[in-house]
Amino acid sequence: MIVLAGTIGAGKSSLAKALGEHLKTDVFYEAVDNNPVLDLYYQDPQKYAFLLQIYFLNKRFESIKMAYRQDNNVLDRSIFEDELFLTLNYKNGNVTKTELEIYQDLLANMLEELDGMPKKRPDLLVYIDVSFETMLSRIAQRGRSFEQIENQEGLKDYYAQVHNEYPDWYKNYDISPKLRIDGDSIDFVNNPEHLDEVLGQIDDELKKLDLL
Ligand SMILES: Nc1ncnc2c1ncn2[C@@H]1O[C@H](COP(=O)(O)OP(=O)(O)O)[C@@H](O)[C@H]1O
Ligand SMILES: Nc1nc2c(ncn2[C@H]2C[C@H](O)[C@@H](COP(=O)(O)O)O2)c(=O)[nH]1
Repeated sequence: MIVLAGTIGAGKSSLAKALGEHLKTDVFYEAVDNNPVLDLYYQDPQKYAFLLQIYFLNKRFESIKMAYRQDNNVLDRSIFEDELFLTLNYKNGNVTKTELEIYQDLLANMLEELDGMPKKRPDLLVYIDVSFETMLSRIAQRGRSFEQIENQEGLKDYYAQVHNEYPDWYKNYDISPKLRIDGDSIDFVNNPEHLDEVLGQIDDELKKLDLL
């Protein structure tokens, strides 16, 4: 099981799709397209931050349960990143201390459940590292209206906060082996040679782990 990690717009879904095709495995995507809370969150983070966290946590757990039962698959964003968003929303006053504690309890409880599953943790976490400028240009390029910085005051600052949290998050991540991909200089979306290079890096890592 491979999980993709990285800031918003880093390229997780794109690489997850390519990896799924390359390894001929299922891909479990993040619950974005039919998410009934995501656009509401961007309109009013204070009102919807907690509900959005619960929504994502529930959906991610659903995917993980299916994914952990199979031998091979790719997951678009790890459950281990959820707390990054939660604590940021707490710092920004969008989540109360009580909500933070209830969520952390629930998350710990859910993570404990994973310990009882055939596969307890990912085999490899692939972190796509991008600069803040790249993050902004990819969000703009993808074009989801509620994510556009022109549409909402303060959104660029929030993106900067999310972006700033990632280096330490990745440094401290120790649940599974991990691999960093340079998402700035490698265009695995439009350049087939770059895609081969990234897939080669991941294959090499899987071979080192005796998984390929
Ligand atoms: N390495 C890359 N080079 C060029 N464009 C990319 C790259 N990664 C992603 N993109 C583009 O950036 C946008 C966001 O990518 P996406 O895969 O949705 O990111 P994420 O799932 O991390 O939010 C999409 O329009 C995608 O085509
Ligand atoms: N507040 C939170 N927002 C989240 C969380 N997980 C994802 N998201 C948002 C960020 C993007 O707008 C969108 C999809 O994420 P991508 O990184 O795939 O673009 O959902 C979360 O836990 N909290």
